Amino acid sequence: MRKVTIIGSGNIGLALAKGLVKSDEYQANNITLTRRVLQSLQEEKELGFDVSANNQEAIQGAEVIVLAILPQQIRKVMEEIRPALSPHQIVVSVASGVSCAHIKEVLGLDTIVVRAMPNTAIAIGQSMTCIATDNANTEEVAVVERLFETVGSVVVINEDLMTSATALCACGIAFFLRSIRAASQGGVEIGFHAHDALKMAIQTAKGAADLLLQTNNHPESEIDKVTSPKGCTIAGLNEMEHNGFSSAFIKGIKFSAKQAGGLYND
Ligand SMILES: NC(=O)C1=CN([C@@H]2O[C@H](COP(=O)(O)OP(=O)(O)OC[C@H]3O[C@@H](n4cnc5c(N)ncnc54)[C@H](O)[C@@H]3O)[C@@H](O)[C@H]2O)C=CC1
Ligand SMILES: O=C(O)[C@@H]1CCC=N1
Repeated sequence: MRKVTIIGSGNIGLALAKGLVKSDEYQANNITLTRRVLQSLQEEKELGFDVSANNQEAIQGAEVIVLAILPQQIRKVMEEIRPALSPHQIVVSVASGVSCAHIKEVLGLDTIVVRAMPNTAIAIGQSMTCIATDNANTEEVAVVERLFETVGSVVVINEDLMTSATALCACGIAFFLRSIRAASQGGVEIGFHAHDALKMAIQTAKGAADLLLQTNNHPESEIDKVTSPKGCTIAGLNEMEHNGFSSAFIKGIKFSAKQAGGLYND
């Protein structure tokens, strides 16, 4: 079984670890998780993960090393692991705004580097993950593609689109979650108890996403089927647009993309 080390067991590192095990393609004992304070990984240790506070030891024997560290902390961690890296190991960074060139500048120009941008639905095998590289060969990219395909969908993109992918997919899941919350709040105002309103909003959002996934139709063609002439749907949609719904969403994604590019302190 392939061995994976995840350096940085915070939100996305742990979500990845859980998703990999849930997929049945990986066993917990083939995944090493690191964190500065080992006690914080007690629960993961009990689940069978190999846990460590020593990043250099943790990467020994790993085929893939995932850097799930904040952009502001990643340079220090890379400097720490550099002496322990083996040439064949694939370094996958999920850090926002940290380029392959930045990583190779610290780890060495020959290091095999692939950037990945998943989202938190990776914990349940439903991530949209974008991957990019400037030096990994086809086989090495395929290893990373397979890893992330066990926990969702993967698109290989040019590295210059990574910050855009961050905004649309990684931050994007929060934008859709907020829209579900807003829908449920509207539901409460029109008469439902909060937990019923939330359940209704969640299933309606899931239905909308599945409809597009399964039919390959454009959202507007599905919207046209809902909007009866002079009906209540077009009235609601237009009221939302008069209040800037699409514009707010687009502006939010553009602003996130701008922020995502500037998180790494050289
Ligand atoms: N949270 C998300 O949905 C996504 C985050 N990312 C990227 O993933 C990275 C991590 O983000 P989060 O998980 O949200 O942050 P986080 O703060 O939850 O996780 C970072 C983890 O790294 C650990 N850490 C710090 N220094 C360490 C060291 N020297 N050795 C071992 N562990 C150390 C911290 O204890 C923490 O648990 C960021 O670069 C972010 O841009 C990418 C995609 C999605
Ligand atoms: O908010 C952030 O900076 C990270 C990167 C993408 C999702 N979470």
